Formats: sequence, structure tokens, C-alpha cells
Amino acid sequence: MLFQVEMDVRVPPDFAPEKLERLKVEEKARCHALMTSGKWRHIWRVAGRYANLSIFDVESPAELHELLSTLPLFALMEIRVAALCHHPSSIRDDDR
Ligand SMILES: O=C(O)CC1=CCC(=O)O1
Repeated sequence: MLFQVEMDVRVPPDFAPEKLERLKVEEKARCHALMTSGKWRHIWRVAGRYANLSIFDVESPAELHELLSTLPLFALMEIRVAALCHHPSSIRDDDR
């Protein structure tokens, strides 16, 4: 199942910079591991915002929740999810 996931990172002004840097390093490593596994298919930076637009390919909404809620930056993110279906006009057969 494909899901569009939009993650906005909201860092409180008093958040310790060294803790933020550590979480970013951990987040990047987790992202790379999930991209290698094929579960996190794509990630783009949303221009002008500390946000990303990602595509996940998972078995269920429950699996997506498990992956998102265990991301290192989860507590600092606002996340929106949209379930995706294959479009009848798409010429990309693997986009389902
Ligand atoms: O910088 C972000 O958008 C948050 C994030 C998600 C995966 C990653 O490496 O950073």
C-alpha cells in the first residue's frame, strides 16, 4: 500500500541544539535503512519549509504508524498521511 506522508519538523525554541543534531543523524540513518528496504520509497524537501514529502510502501496503515511513530524526530513532527491508489491514466505500472 502506498501512502503520501508529509512531515513538518517543529523545533521548540528552547530545544538543545546538540540533542537536535543527534536526532537528525539518527533520523537520517533510519531513513536510509527504510529506503534500502523499499519501505520509504521517496523523500523530497518541501522548498522553503523544514518539511519533507515522502512516499511509503507498506503492508498496512498499522505498519505505517509503527514506522512513523518510531522515527527519532517523531516527537518534533506534525505528520499528515494520505492513502494513494493507482491512477487509471498512469503509465507506471509499479505505482500501486
Ligand atoms: O529533515 C526532515 O525533513 C526530517 C527527516 C526525515 C528523514 C530525514 O532524514 O530527515
